[in-house]
Amino acid sequence: MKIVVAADNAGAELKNQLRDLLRADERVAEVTDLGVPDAADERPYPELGLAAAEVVARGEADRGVLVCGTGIGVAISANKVPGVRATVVHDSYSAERSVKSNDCQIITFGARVIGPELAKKIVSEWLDHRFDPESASAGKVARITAYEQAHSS
Ligand SMILES: O=C[C@H](O)[C@H](O)COP(=O)(O)O
Repeated sequence: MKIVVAADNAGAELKNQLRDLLRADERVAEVTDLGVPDAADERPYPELGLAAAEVVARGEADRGVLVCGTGIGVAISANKVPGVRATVVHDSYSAERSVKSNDCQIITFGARVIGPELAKKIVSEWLDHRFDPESASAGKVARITAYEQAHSS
């Protein structure tokens, strides 16, 4: 599995911890870090969220982990990229259902909301979750995709 990570200055420190966790995990083949490297880099969250989602949309990464202050800004940004589904997850059940119910490729965290140890546990569990295209959830996700395709220019 290939994973892209990114964060704004509020999320850089947590993103770096999650990146290192992912790089040490044998289930992960490759981790691409789009930055920001540290809190001194003031590129705004939409720049990072959009860039990471585009990497997923192009198929260069299977999944993404994004961090900002709340997780909200990077999630909203990522969801603007056609074909990408992203959501904030601060608990393990939501992280599981983001994959199994919603086929989200991207999860996001708020570094001002969640502690690093819980975020790391959620990410580690999330690596094992898979969407079942034969499940009852698949048709619901397809409705979102159909809307997106019908309204894209
Ligand atoms: O959703 C936005 C993020 O939390 C970001 O890190 C902080 O944004 P703000 O500076 O506009 O509050």
